[in-house]
Amino acid sequence: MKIEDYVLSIPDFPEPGIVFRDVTSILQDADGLHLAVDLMQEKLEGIDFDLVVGPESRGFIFGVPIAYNMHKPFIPVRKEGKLPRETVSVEYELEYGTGVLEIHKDAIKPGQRVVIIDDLMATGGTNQAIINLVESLGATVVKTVFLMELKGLKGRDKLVGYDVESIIAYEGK
Ligand SMILES: O=P(O)(O)OC[C@H]1O[C@H](OP(=O)(O)OP(=O)(O)O)[C@H](O)[C@@H]1O
Ligand SMILES: Nc1ncnc2[nH]cnc12
Repeated sequence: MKIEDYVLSIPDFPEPGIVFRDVTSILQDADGLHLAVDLMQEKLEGIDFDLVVGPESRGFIFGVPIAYNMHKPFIPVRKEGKLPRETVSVEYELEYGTGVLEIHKDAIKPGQRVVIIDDLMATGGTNQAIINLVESLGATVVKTVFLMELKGLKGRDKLVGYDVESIIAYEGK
C-alpha cells in the first residue's frame, strides 16, 4: 500500500469546512507507521544537522523515532505553560484558532543546525512560529519535513527561503 492509502479524510472536523487528514489511521497500522517514519527520515539523508525539533502533539509522534534512529536529540515545542524551566515563547495562528508555543531556552545553542519534523502543514503558522523560536536562540533551521501538506492553504508562502518537504501533498485545503 502507498502511504496516502493509509490516511482517512474526515469532512467537517473539528468544525464545518475543515477536511481533517487523520494521522491516527496511519499510526494504527504497523506497516503504515513504519512507512511514514522511513519516508520522512529518507528526506534527511545527507543533511548535516544537530537536533530535531517537533511541536506538540503530533510532531512528537514522528520527531522522536526519527531523532532516535539518527542518534540526535529531540527538543519538544509545547503549548503555553507546559514546560517547567525557562522558556522562550511565540504567538501563532492556526487554520482554526490561535495560541502560544514555547521551547526551553537552554535546549538549543547558538549556531546549531535544526531540523523540524511535524505531521502536517496547513497554514504554515506553526512552522513559522517554530522557526522564530529557533532563530531567537541563534540557531538555524536547515530543513522541515512534513508527512502531509495542504497546498490550498499556501503555507509555503510563509516559509519562502526555507527548505520544506512533504511526503503527501493534497491540492486543496
Ligand atoms: O500549518 P498550521 O496551520 O500551523 O497547522 C499545522 C499544525 O496543526 C496541527 O497541530 P495542532 O496545533 O492542531 O495540535 P495537535 O498536534 O496537538 O493536534 C498539526 O499537527 C500541525 O502542528
Ligand atoms: N485539515 C487538517 N487536518 C489535520 N490536521 C490539521 N491541522 C490543521 N489543519 C488540519
